[in-house]
Amino acid sequence: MTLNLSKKKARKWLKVKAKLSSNGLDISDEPTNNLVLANAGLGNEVCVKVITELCEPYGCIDTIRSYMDKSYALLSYQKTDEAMACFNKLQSVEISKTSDNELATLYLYFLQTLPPSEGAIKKKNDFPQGLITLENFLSTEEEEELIMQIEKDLAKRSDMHIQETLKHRTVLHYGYKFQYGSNDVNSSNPLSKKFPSFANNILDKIMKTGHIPNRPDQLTINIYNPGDGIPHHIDNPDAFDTGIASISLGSQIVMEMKSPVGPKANIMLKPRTLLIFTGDARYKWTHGITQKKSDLVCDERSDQEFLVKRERRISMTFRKILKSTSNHVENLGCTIPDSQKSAVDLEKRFVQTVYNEIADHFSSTREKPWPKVVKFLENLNPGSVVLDVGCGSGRYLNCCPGICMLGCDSSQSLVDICLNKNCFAFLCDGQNIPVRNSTFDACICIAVIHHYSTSDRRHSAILEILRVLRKGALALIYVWAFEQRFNDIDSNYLKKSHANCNITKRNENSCNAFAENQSLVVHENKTSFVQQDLLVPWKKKKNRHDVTSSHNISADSTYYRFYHVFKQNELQNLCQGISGCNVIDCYYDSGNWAVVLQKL
Ligand SMILES: O=C(O)CCC(=O)C(=O)O
Ligand SMILES: [Fe+2]
Repeated sequence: MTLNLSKKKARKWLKVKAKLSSNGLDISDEPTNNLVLANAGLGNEVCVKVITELCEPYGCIDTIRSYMDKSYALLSYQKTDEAMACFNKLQSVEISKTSDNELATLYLYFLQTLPPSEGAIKKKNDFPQGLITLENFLSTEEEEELIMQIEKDLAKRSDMHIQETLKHRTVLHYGYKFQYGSNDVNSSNPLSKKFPSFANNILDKIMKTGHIPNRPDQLTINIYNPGDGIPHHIDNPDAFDTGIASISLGSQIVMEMKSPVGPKANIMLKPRTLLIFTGDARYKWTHGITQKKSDLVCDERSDQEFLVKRERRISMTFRKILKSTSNHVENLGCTIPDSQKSAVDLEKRFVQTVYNEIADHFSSTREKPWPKVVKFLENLNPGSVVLDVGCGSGRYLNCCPGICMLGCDSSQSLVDICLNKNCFAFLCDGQNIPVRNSTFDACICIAVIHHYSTSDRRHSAILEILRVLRKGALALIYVWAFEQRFNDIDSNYLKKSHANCNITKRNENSCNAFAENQSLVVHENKTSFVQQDLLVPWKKKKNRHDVTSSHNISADSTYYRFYHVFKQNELQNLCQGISGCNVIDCYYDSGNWAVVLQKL
């Protein structure tokens, strides 16, 4: 078998071969009657009709298999000679894709045996119980009017909605902002205005169908350009009521639905269709739209399948938020603690347990030591014995060779990570460090004190650090700052916000809105703080690539960590109120307040 290809293409051919083999295809170096046609699958937007016409001249085709979620197609001739002729003639030819003027380069390989046909396009379409589709729910005039109004809102900035540019679509939120970080809405924070009249009118019409029990108060409009999509998900059952209604405008699109026990359904959403999710379709099946520029559509009369190009599509999803189980953690029985016992319970649930759960992921994001902390350590006398209180995954434990560092933390999983790095570390409660008085030449305590949920406990945590320090020794303490914008500069935490929101960073003075409310709210990541005591979501991604699908299903878990974010001077005042130490420095460092204390 010889390949007549340029050096560059031969290299590419080999690369693709390796990829196909790693995907489990049994590629053969000897000719067989089976071929893999790389880049010629439905997943690469190449029609079965195109490959049939290309391959027919070389012999009698037995089988063609193409898959919506794979970029290759498989083809069997009756004879090996026929496959060889095709292999030689079509190697590296350009074939046309369905999308405008796009070409794909075909690479061919022999295949030992065709894999079992499971997963190839199945005509049979399972249909989820509880899914209601009402075609032609809108007239074309109503559709045009809605598109016009939505495009107007997209072009203008208004306090009625929030606009976000996500990776694979643009969204507008009305009523309440849907928070992608926590997969939730903050029911205590509605947008200032209710729905615009175009949304209310259409909602009136939806309510008349009788399929939605409670009138929705949250609307998310998704704008998809060709190639955009939405990952598989179930709309958060804790945040939204049953009876979610979604109207399709503009282009047709295929929505995929998957049951947890296997069956899948491809729902062809024609423009002007109203889709209502109830029952299993609402609570058991996931729905999503694959990022593609075309969809495979079956013509029911001829039973023929063909690819249809996508155009710009807009959907309006109306949901009723569940106030009783919203992310106001009051509803999880969680308020700002009023006793030592409730504080300990809260920290156990929203600090220790969470760090145990997220330890590995946390550790992978906390490798780089902060320069000013390193500088503090480097300025200590060589040979100093230093305790890192709340050492986490130990990023400071071996960053400074001239000193001897020990770490302690209240999370066993984090301590284990330190031990695996051959660092000294032990498990303990920061309120009760099992070390004699006056032991250490210095202490650091970085991003720890803000996890104590009462000012008494923050105070006693500092006393405990001072207790284990020898006279004259220094402690460096960092806490998260309420002020994430300081001296007109946004902290990195705010800068990391990708969302292009109209109301991006909330006014820091708005924290008073919560002053009398003792319940804890979930903070929206990458935004300014609105309250000093809050729960900050930590999203642990479990991204697994689903082999039967062309996109990642992200089974994310959200964990909540308690924080008390410190206002300017608060840490300093707390320390100055402690006799037996001097505050010798205090400063702001990238979204944190820091103090240097000296034990007297
Ligand atoms: O675009 C659609 O039809 C679906 C949107 C959706 O699933 C959602 O916003 O949760
Ligand atoms: Fe959804």
